[in-house]
Amino acid sequence: MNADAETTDLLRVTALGKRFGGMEVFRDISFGVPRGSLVSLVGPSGAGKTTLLHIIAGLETADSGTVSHFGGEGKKPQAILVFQDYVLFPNMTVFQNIAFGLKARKMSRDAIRDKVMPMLGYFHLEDRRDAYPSELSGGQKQRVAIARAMVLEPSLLLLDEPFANLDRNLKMETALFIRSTQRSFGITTICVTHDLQEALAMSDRIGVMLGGSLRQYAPPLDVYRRPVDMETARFLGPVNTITAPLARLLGLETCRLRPEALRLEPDPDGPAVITATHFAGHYLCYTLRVLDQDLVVYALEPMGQPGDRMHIRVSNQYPPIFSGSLPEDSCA
Ligand SMILES: Nc1ncnc2c1ncn2[C@@H]1O[C@H](COP(=O)(O)OP(=O)(O)OP(=O)(O)O)[C@@H](O)[C@H]1O
Repeated sequence: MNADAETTDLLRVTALGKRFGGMEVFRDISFGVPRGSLVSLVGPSGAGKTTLLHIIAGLETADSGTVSHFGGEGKKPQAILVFQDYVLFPNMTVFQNIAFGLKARKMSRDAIRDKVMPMLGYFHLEDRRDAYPSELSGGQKQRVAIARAMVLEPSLLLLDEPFANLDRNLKMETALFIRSTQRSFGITTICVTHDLQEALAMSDRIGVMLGGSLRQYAPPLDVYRRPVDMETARFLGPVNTITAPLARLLGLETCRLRPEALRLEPDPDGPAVITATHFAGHYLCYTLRVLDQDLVVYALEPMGQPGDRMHIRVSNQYPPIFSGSLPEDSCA
């Protein structure tokens, strides 16, 4: 960690390790969270994301290492954790839920109103102010939970799986809302999530937790386009391995490419055959067989059906994620 980080980081995690009984969850985790930034921790189930968030929140203790927090003034809390299942008070209205922490601080009724009303507006909850949690949609509950935390102006907001209970079509909308809220309020935020697309869209930095360590910690585009190893690359999305015969066919060096680096052109004499296709919403995903290898290619327009032959072009807009001699990795 350099001297600059000391002044810009709100939180610093150093050499953190955690075991539960005989099982090591993670070891030697170090990273800094710059003030005002949004960091997402991603990784497969069981990687230790929630455990790490709980240690940062002070709900769990680490076995080794330190968590240093350089924020929080006066009565403002240092960190607030918003739980995955929101934990709203069922017998309180939306207004009362958001006001709860302010009331606990013995703020006057008028001062509470002055703080809560703008929150209701910002979080699009004005017309639900007198509703009880059981009357709210998942997205509304989520917004109440975040508003209840933000109204206390914590120096650090911790979000545990904020998209877990939301419908697929609400996830990205919520991610972009969290991003704009976090920016408007300038609150440093750490989010733990399974939802990669949302994490990539909203974060300044992504931390990839794999195999008990923090494998990579970098801006989203860097993690996606310049992953540190194949396991990280594959965790972020499909990877095409361009071996020597295929490289000759495509006019490339041996390398690994993301699907978006390849383009399809229907061609009855083309070397590739579509073996599978699925509709992924805003794009189509094709699997092709060429020279005894499988390739994954995305397309915005329908290109063909299984059995159709294709010509494959390489887009120079997307440089390989690895080039030259292929790193050790048997799976294509
Ligand atoms: N209190 C506990 N006692 C014992 N083991 C625990 C405890 N909490 C978590 N674990 C174990 O620690 C490991 C990491 O759990 P954790 O919930 O942090 O992972 P995660 O990455 O957040 O997973 P998920 O994405 O599924 O929520 C898991 O194997 C889990 O079973």
